[in-house]
Amino acid sequence: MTKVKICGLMEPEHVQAAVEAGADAVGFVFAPSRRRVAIAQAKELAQLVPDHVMKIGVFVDATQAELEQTFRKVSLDYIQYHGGESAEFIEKVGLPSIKVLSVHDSEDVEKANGYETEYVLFDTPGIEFRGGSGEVFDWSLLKEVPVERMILAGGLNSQNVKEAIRQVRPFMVDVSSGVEIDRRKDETLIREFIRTVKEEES
Ligand SMILES: O=C(O)c1ccccc1N[C@@H]1O[C@H](COP(=O)(O)O)[C@@H](O)[C@H]1O
Repeated sequence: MTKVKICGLMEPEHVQAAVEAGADAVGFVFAPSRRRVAIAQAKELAQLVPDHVMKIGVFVDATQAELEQTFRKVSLDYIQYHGGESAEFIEKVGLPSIKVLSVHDSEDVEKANGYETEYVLFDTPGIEFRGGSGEVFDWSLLKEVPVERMILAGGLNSQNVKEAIRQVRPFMVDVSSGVEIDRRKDETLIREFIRTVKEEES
């Protein structure tokens, strides 16, 4: 069954809605973004998340010290490397990880082979920030990627996620903008997105 991650959470009621609706993962953004959270804020939000739901921290070119400190203080399960981090750097940090590849063309997809991270997340190249643009990329570029490691992001919403799952068959789908109204998370959209993903499987 395809797993679901709700990313860019900033408010307790949105974390609770995601958990209650059956999210498999929640994401907190520590990178430059309008969705950025402070460590203390994320720590409070993380306390609302049960153990079976993965807590993922999104970073862009953070230092090893920043990563280690945030991972520990917030009790994260995974680091999402959303910048230009090298495979050597990620290996040196040594924390459970997801490498993000921004997909312009098939060469970007092939870069996945150079990373020994637990998961590889394919996203649309960022516009204002490194991610969270709400734009879709060409899913057909992912045809050759083994699904076990693959997370699909970029412009997903309740209208297109079933088609995305049918075409790509990812391990997990990841949404941020698609569950927002006026740039703020919306509980109804969060629940609808999770329900839609789960319906696709039943
Ligand atoms: O959400 C952000 O603001 C953000 C900032 C910097 C790096 C990554 C960010 N978000 C990630 O973007 C993707 C997809 O988002 P969307 O659904 O297209 O809005 C997701 O992986 C977020 O973790």
